[in-house]
Amino acid sequence: MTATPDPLVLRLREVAHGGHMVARTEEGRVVFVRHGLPGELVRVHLTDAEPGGSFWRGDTVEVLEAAPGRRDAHVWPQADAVLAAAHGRPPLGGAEFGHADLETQRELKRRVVAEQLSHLAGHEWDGEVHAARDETPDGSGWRTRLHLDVAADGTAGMHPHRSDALLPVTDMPLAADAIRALAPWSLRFEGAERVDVAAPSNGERPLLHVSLRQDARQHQVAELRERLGEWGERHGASVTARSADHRRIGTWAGTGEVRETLRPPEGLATAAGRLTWRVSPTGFWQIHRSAPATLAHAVLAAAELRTGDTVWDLYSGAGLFSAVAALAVGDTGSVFAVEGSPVTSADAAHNLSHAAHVTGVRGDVARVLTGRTGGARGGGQRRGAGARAASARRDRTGTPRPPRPDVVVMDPPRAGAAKEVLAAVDQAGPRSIVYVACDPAALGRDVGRLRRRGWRLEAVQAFDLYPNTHHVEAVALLRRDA
Ligand SMILES: C[S@@+](CC[C@H](N)C(=O)[O-])C[C@H]1O[C@@H](n2cnc3c(N)ncnc32)[C@H](O)[C@@H]1O
Repeated sequence: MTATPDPLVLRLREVAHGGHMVARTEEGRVVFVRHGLPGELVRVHLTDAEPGGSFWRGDTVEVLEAAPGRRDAHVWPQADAVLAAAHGRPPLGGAEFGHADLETQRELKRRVVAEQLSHLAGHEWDGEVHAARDETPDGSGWRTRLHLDVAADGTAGMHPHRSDALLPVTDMPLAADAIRALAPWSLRFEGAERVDVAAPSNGERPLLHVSLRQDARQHQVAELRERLGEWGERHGASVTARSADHRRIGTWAGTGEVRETLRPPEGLATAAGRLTWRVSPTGFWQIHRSAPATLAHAVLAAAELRTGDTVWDLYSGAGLFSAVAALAVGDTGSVFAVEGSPVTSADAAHNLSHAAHVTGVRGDVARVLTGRTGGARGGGQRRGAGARAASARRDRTGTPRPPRPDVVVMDPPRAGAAKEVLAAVDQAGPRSIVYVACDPAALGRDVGRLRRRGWRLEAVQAFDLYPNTHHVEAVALLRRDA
């Protein structure tokens, strides 16, 4: 048997879900190749090549024939696979489309969304992937959230794709300017295992959150606290820390949260002229600086809410869509929001406490909708202290029961919604479902399941909220078949 040549020379064919281009070896074996473009002839370093494996994986290390969409220079040199190979190191993960111009990236994403909807939901989609508002020409500067891991010596770094190796970072062009200005990767974090940085898109005070290692020594923590506390004051940044026993979060500088704001979508008004959300250091918030506005507008347009409507906001996060829906339905309507993360649901409780017609429940969506909320992992009311919330139907644990919805908004994590969630939504009989998806495969699968239950896919809008990566966001509107 002849050994597999590495690098292999391969002609790249179609884009596949997950950021790969599909190629075949002369023997017909499928190879999923990153950092290439359809049509290109490239040399591929195999990163995963089990002799008996049904497919292999690899990275482009040299381009022999470039496709027209290839950029002259990668948006993030440390994530450039060709440059990395020339220096004998792996590329950092997180910008696997950064070698292509934005138009080409969006075309690849369009094909993936269309393919997943056709294959998994039997729906032929002919839409396009829209750029986020105010996108930069090279799709940089959008990440308002960034996470770094910390090596034992205190150096912060990032990982290559599918690797545990931690490599130092010298810059991160996808990060918002406020994060780049802080350059958290240049700090040392002895005693910590992870760092999360958040910079609100309104330019308000950013926050750096360190998660201390379980074995952090007292003197390390004291030194880190003093140094980062002083650094935070100097840079106008808040600094928080999760204790080594994971039980407490301390504030070392500034405040213990960030504040995100949004002008209410057209036609809706607030006394303050803007909507405000508190987001805790480990709480969920959309990452692209324009994502909250882009998605809130798209959800609202698809939902066509009427005064007095009842809305479910499933997987509500800190209450982005709940707050907008609460304005749209007015106080003769109601919003029933469900969020599973204790931290994020506490943020939602805080953010929605002013709205008496919002009922919030902390718990697993499937459990809350099916009424299986008993036991330690069960739900609990976390917000909506007003009259309507107080009078909501409750189960034997005191958790509010979902009211009959007119519209269901659901924004599940990457894995999509559980089958029983889709069944419960279907059985609740809303007039429409607005499904927000960050994974086209999960969207295709769940839309397929809903179609088999008699729902019709009316529209899908896709947004490029993760430029220079393969990720894409979509908002789908489903209505009951007549
Ligand atoms: C994609 S985020 C959407 C959040 C929100 N719609 C927004 O745009 O800010 C998904 C949220 O679902 C929550 N979540 C994940 N799995 C859940 C589950 N099984 N039950 C309840 N919430 C869940 C996560 O904590 C996260 O806040």
